[in-house]
Amino acid sequence: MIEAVGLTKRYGDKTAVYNLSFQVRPGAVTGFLGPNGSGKSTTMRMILGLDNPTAGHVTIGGYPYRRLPNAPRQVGALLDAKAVHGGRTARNHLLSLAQLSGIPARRVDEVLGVVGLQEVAKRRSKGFSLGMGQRLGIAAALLGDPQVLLFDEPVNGLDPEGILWVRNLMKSLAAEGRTVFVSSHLMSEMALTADHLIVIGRGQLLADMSVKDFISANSADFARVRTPDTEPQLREKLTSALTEAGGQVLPEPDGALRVTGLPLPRISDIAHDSDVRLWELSPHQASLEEAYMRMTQGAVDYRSVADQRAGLQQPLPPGAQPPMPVPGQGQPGWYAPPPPQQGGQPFPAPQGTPGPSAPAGPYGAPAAPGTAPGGPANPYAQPAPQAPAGAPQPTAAPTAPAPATDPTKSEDAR
Ligand SMILES: Nc1ncnc2c1ncn2[C@@H]1O[C@H](COP(=O)(O)OP(=O)(O)OP(=O)(O)O)[C@@H](O)[C@H]1O
Repeated sequence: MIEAVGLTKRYGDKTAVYNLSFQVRPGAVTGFLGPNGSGKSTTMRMILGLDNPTAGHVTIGGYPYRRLPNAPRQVGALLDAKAVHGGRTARNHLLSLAQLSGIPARRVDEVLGVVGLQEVAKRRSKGFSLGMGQRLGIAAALLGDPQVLLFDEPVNGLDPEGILWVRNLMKSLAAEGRTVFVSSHLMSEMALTADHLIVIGRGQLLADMSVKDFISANSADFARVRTPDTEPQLREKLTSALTEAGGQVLPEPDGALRVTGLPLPRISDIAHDSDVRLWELSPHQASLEEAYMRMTQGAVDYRSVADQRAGLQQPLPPGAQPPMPVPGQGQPGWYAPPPPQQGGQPFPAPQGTPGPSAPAGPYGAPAAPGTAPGGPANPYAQPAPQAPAGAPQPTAAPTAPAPATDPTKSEDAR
C-alpha cells in the first residue's frame, strides 16, 4: 500500500503539491487524475524518493522508498519512457537495470515477451517509436516482479491495440493483489481500467473515491422524457406539470425533455396524473469524462481561449451548483462539485471550506495553518519557503511481475 500524509512540495514560490493525503490500496487499479500541471508527476516522484517533500511524508508498505528493503523488487515504475540510453539495445537496457538490482537475466527475456518487444530486443532504443518506448518502460517497471507499480501516462503513444493491452495488464496485475497506481489524461480509458480514483487539482486532493461514486457525485443525473411527437400540446402540458412539481425542464434538440430534480417514478406519476402518454422515460448519467471536466473546471491552469467558443467549458446543468470560488488571491479553485442527489458532497471539502454537510472523506486534510475561521485556505497564498534540493532524476524504477498473460504483439514491433 502507498500512503501519503500531508504531502507538500514547493519549488521556490511554486506550490506543486499541497497537503495531499491518500492511500493506494492493493488489489485494485487506482487512477491518478488531474489537469496538466496539477502535481501528478511530482507526487509520483516523491513516492519514489526522487524528490523530497517540503512537508509531510509518503510511504510504501510503511517505509519511505529510500528505506524500503530491496526496493527495486518491491516497487516498479514507469515515469518517463524516454529516460533510456538510446545507444543501448532494448535487451541491454533491461539487462543493466536487472544487474543493478540482482535480477536474473532470464527475467529480462520474460518481460520482453510480456510487453511484445522480443522481436526488437536487439535493436537500439533510440530508433524506437513512442509506443515501443512505452513498452520498454513498462518492461523495466515489471522487471523485479514488484507488488507495487506506478505508471505515469502508460498509454501515451500507444495505438488502440496497445491501449487495450495496457488496460488488461493493469487489471491483471491488480487482480493478483498488487498495488497499481496509474496516471492518465484519457478519461474513457480510466473509466474502463480503474476501480478507484484519486483526483487532484492545483496540487490538492479533489476526490478519493470509486469511479462509480465519482461519476455520480460530479454529474447531475437527469431523466429524458419523450411525449408523442404527434401531440406537441402533451409536451407543453407535461412541462408545466413537472415544473410545478419542482423539476427543472429543458428541451433536448430531438424534441425530448431533459428533467432534473425529480426521480423517475415521480415523473411517471406526474405524467399519469396529467393524462400525458410517454414514449420514453429513461435515466441518464454523465460519463467519467464529463464528471471529471465538471470537477476540475476551476483547477485548469492552461486553457485555450477558443474553449469557450468551442463549448469545451460545459455549462452547468439546471440545479447544479457552480464551482465555489476561493476568497483571497483571486484563485478560482477549491470548489464544491454539484451536489449528487441527496447527501451533499461526498469527498472532503477543500481545506477550511465552510462545512458542507457532506461526510468528510477518509483522508480529508485539516485546515491549513493560518486559515481564518470559516475561510478557505489557499496554499498559494502562503509565503514560499525554500524547497529542499530535488533528488536525482529517475528513469523507470525497477521491477516487475507480470503474468505472462495478455501480451500482445507490439503495434510497432517489426
Ligand atoms: N523541478 C521543478 N521546478 C519548478 N517547478 C516544477 C518542477 N517540477 C514541477 N514543477 C511545477 O509543479 C507543477 C506540477 O507539475 P507536475 O509535472 O507534477 O504536474 P502534472 O500533473 O504531472 O502535469 P502533466 O499532466 O502536464 O504531466 C507545475 O506547475 C510544474 O511547472
